[in-house]
Amino acid sequence: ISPALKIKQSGPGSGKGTQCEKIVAKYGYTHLSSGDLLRAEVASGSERGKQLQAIMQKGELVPLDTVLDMIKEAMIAKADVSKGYLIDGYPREVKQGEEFEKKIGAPALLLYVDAKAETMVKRLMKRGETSGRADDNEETIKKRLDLYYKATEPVIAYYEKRSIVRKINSELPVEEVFAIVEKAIDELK
Ligand SMILES: Nc1ncnc2c1ncn2[C@H]1C[C@H](O)[C@@H](COP(=O)(O)OP(=O)(O)OP(=O)(O)O)O1
Ligand SMILES: Nc1ncnc2c1ncn2[C@H]1C[C@H](O)[C@@H](COP(=O)(O)O)O1
Ligand SMILES: [Mg+2]
Repeated sequence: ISPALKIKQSGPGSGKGTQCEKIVAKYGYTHLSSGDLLRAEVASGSERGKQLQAIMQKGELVPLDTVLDMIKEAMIAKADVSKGYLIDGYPREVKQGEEFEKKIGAPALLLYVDAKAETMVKRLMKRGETSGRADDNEETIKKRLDLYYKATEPVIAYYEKRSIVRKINSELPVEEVFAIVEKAIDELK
């Protein structure tokens, strides 16, 4: 498996998925969102999906092994055709980053898509009007944000030591955010 180009798990609603779509359109990377993989399992109606749904609805993290196995399987499935991987929503805690490196490899870049808590809440509440996501509601958004600041933000410091973190101001309009993202990716080449 070639090194993964990761988008860091910035806060919920910061705009990771939005920027990933644009990165895929321009650079052709394989986008793997841990949240999307988990929601696909929920949609399958499996017993495991039912357990995952209950965890996600509470705004909690699913067990590390479950999510890492899913990402690894999805990477292997695309290994022949992938130009590089764009991983969205992982790692969400330092331990996840450590295990990723043991089982898969080291990332080349971490895009830290940064927005204020107030902005993230507003975006998620608006998205919740149409998304159908069980976790786009006030109560779960609050829990996801609390968990983000407690468990996920320390991941940035873990990777900053290696100078692979690029902080992206996601308060700006989508196209302006993408211009910063492009610069960070192009500097890699
Ligand atoms: N720069 C932006 N300006 C205004 N709205 C934005 C911007 N980026 C994204 N949005 C909108 C699109 C969505 O309706 C909402 C959340 O964006 P999205 O890309 O889905 O976030 P995300 O992938 O980080 O959230 P999650 O962690 O919940 O999956 O905000
Ligand atoms: N990397 C992950 N570890 C644990 N749980 C995860 C991970 N990625 C997604 N999840 C669960 C918990 C999240 O609240 C939901 C939605 O993810 P999102 O990236 O916001 O779509 O899934
Ligand atoms: Mg997303």
